[in-house]
Amino acid sequence: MKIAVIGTGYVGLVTGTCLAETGNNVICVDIVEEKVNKMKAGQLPIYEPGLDVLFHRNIAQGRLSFTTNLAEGIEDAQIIFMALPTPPGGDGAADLSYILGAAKDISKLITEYKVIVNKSTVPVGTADKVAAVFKEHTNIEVDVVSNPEFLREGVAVDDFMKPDRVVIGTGSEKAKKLMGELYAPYVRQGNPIYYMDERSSELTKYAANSFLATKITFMNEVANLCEIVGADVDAVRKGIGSDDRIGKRFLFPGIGYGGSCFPKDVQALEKAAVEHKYDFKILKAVMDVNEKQKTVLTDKVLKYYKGDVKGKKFALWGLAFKPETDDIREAPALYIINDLLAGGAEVTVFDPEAMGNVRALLGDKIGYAKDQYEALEGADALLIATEWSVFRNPDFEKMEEVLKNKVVFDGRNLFDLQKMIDLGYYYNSIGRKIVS
Ligand SMILES: NC(=O)c1ccc[n+]([C@@H]2O[C@H](COP(=O)([O-])OP(=O)(O)OC[C@H]3O[C@@H](n4cnc5c(N)ncnc54)[C@H](O)[C@@H]3O)[C@@H](O)[C@H]2O)c1
Ligand SMILES: O=c1ccn([C@@H]2O[C@H](COP(=O)(O)OP(=O)(O)O[C@H]3O[C@H](CO)[C@@H](O)[C@H](O)[C@H]3O)[C@@H](O)[C@H]2O)c(=O)[nH]1
Repeated sequence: MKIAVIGTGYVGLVTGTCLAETGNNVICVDIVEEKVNKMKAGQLPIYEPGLDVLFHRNIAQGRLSFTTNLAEGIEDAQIIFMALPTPPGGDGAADLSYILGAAKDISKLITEYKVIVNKSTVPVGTADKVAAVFKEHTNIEVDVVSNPEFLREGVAVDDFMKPDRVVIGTGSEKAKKLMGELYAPYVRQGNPIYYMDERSSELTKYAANSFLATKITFMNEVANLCEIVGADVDAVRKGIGSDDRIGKRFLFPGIGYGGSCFPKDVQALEKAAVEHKYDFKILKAVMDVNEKQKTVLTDKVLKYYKGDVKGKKFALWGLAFKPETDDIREAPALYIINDLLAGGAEVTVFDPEAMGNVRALLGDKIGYAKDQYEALEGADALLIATEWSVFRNPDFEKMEEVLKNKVVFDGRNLFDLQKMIDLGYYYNSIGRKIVS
């Protein structure tokens, strides 16, 4: 099939590349000229494991190309995907200006039937709004489909190629048939395609993200209680996760959920509920708890140093909001850096992929180390904000040589408590005993 993808961010570029991989001809359109030139030159603008091989192969075989010219991008496309930002507006509700703006631009260019697919995360009723934009600007028939994306950064290619499920919201038989054919290669193992109406499809995405954010938040509260009552959250997590009804995944406590999706989507769903005069109490509690959870690690640091970190030197491992990505949107590490700098401390950071993005944001306010051990040089303590695999089993002898004090504040529970006792560390993690 001939496909256009509008927007080449984490979702658009993965979608475009993975659709090309099954034999479709895909043109990706973006308004950022620098980004498009980079991709035309064969360079990936983001770090996403496994994407490079598919990206280069499909470009080389002529199935994947890039343009800033919308007219050129959509001219031959049977299906046009929109993978555009839906950031929080001033009031926290999703800002639909990118989607509705692109819909207007597309509506003025089309000359034949198209399926317009919204892949962005949007409030209920957006498909109707997009359809209304087309109706206003063209007489050409279109079908507007809601097809939310559930990929996770860091494993986005796998998630797209073998999705747990595909959700397609449409009332059109024609669109349903085309979408079903397009997705057939991705569900060969038997994972379902759920066809539903547009509104249910749009709400499915918000409900999924909000449920997952609630699950994490629940565990963060359990972890906080564990610290008070002297229980171990890792034991509790295993104890409840082995019950199939609860499940093992997304039960890891930490320093609050971050990233470009959960914070904005929980907020947007709560705002959407308010607009419909529904008080979605649990989401308000989730947001409230998550705000507080972002400061648990710095609270521990401040308590240890009796409220005064002025002149202290901290090493911080991990900047990305989660491992295997360079994405720092709503990354808990940024809040930690902010709090430590505000207290007059010095911070030196290391992250395997996200250093460039942080440098662009914070410049020389902090130090950047070439590896995780350099970050420790002369540091009063180590803080851990992201669970990159390379941090899980470090060279403790090397650490000892460079760290000024054997003090670790771990926001991701990477190390075994007994090991830290044996090595003589003060070790403060989340929902577990403090050992020293
Ligand atoms: N990042 C994720 O893991 C993820 C997963 C599922 C769903 N989503 C949702 O998908 C949507 C996109 O998210 P993202 O993370 O890919 O965003 P992103 O910010 O990484 O990418 C958006 C891209 O759209 C481009 N763009 C903006 N206006 C444009 C226009 N008029 N024409 C062409 N290109 C334009 C931007 O330059 C950028 O490259 C959001 O609604 C998000 O909530 C994201
Ligand atoms: O047990 C856990 C799991 C995750 N997190 C945190 O939750 C956030 C989000 O993690 P994750 O869901 O893995 O990353 P995203 O790439 O943001 O993916 C989410 O958001 C996407 C955008 O909507 C959806 O497509 C995905 O299905 C959904 O998992 C991160 O800060 C994680 O550190 C925890 O604290 N504990």
